[in-house]
Amino acid sequence: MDINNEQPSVCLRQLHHDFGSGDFSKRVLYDINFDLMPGEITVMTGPSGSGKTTLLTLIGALRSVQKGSIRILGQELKGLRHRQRIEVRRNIGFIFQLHNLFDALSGFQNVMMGLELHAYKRKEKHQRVTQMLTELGLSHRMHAKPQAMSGGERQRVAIARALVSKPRLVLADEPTAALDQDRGRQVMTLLQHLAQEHRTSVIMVTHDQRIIDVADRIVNLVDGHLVSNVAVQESLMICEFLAQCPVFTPLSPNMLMTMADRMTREYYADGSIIFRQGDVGDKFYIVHQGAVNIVADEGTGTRVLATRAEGSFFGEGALLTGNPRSATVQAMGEVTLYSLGHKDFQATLDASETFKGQMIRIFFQRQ
Ligand SMILES: Nc1ncnc2c1ncn2[C@@H]1O[C@H](COP(=O)(O)OP(=O)(O)OP(=O)(O)O)[C@@H](O)[C@H]1O
Repeated sequence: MDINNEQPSVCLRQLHHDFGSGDFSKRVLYDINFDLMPGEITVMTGPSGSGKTTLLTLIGALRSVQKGSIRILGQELKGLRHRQRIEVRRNIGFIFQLHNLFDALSGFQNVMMGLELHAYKRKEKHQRVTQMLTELGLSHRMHAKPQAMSGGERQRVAIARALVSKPRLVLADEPTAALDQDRGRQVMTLLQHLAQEHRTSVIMVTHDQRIIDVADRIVNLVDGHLVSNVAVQESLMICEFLAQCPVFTPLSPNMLMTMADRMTREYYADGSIIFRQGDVGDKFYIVHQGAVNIVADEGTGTRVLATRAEGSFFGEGALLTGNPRSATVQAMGEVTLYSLGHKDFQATLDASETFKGQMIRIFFQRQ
């Protein structure tokens, strides 16, 4: 499998959600956009009432999409009928706080329910259920009924039931809430294993710091707005890269990390235009790999003003002056850039007078 060509498992675009109607209508999600790749573990954080559960239930096809788009495993959810949404849910493992275990069934039988709609042979189903319960430390409780189990045991049975079919997407709401340190770690190991071996994507709401530590991506919701979306490994890599660029030496490690968290990686094919002369300036760029040409149209023809290679930056002029772009920037060969939005660039300037002074000095030297 070519992992680089994988499509996102979850793709949210301009998603809004309201509860109630007419005068009683209340918007709880505003313009949510994000992609989740196969094998990625995403943690969703945010204050109580910020919309985390609503978003999780929308992604899980448990509610209908009102405005915007949600694609799950290649399937658009907007406009699906109730029955079609049930189909989508078959590929999703749900770990929600209400365990909904069947009291009349044993732990083993409850987990077996997770394979009910799957076409495995009886023997294989048996093996999978046994293995899953064993991995979660429940081999001795397989035949107990939920009522005879502790809260943590019931939670682990619910987790086993959600994961036994090795779903391609897992949605979890505080999955380790009732578990002690070791059991919480066991659940996380299992999820990491699924993510690595089966490319399962996981989205979980949690405040548990131990889980946040293993996240590949952390998204933060506040009052229904997605206020940050950080790919943890990526942002560490960006931070290391920034630390090697001389222009950023005035920034403290904390400032560098904040800046890295807010940067996005962008790829450009040979010859593609990154921005054009006359455009409104919206981003600042650092060249990560490759090089770009800065080309000005001087009326009588175009002229290459400069080339910016790895570690160098461009796009600061329009942001510093508020004027339109003074030149066009074009990729020479394949290029990877890190970009920072106008507001975040401004925040970085405001955070360090030395950095700001240096940026302004370089900008004038380049004129
Ligand atoms: N069925 C509903 N009808 C009307 N309003 C709702 C409904 N469900 C949730 N809300 C409101 O939507 C907002 C978001 O709720 P949601 O449960 O998604 O937040 P949350 O971030 O998951 O909170 P918590 O961390 O407390 O579980 C809240 O203001 C809540 O009161």
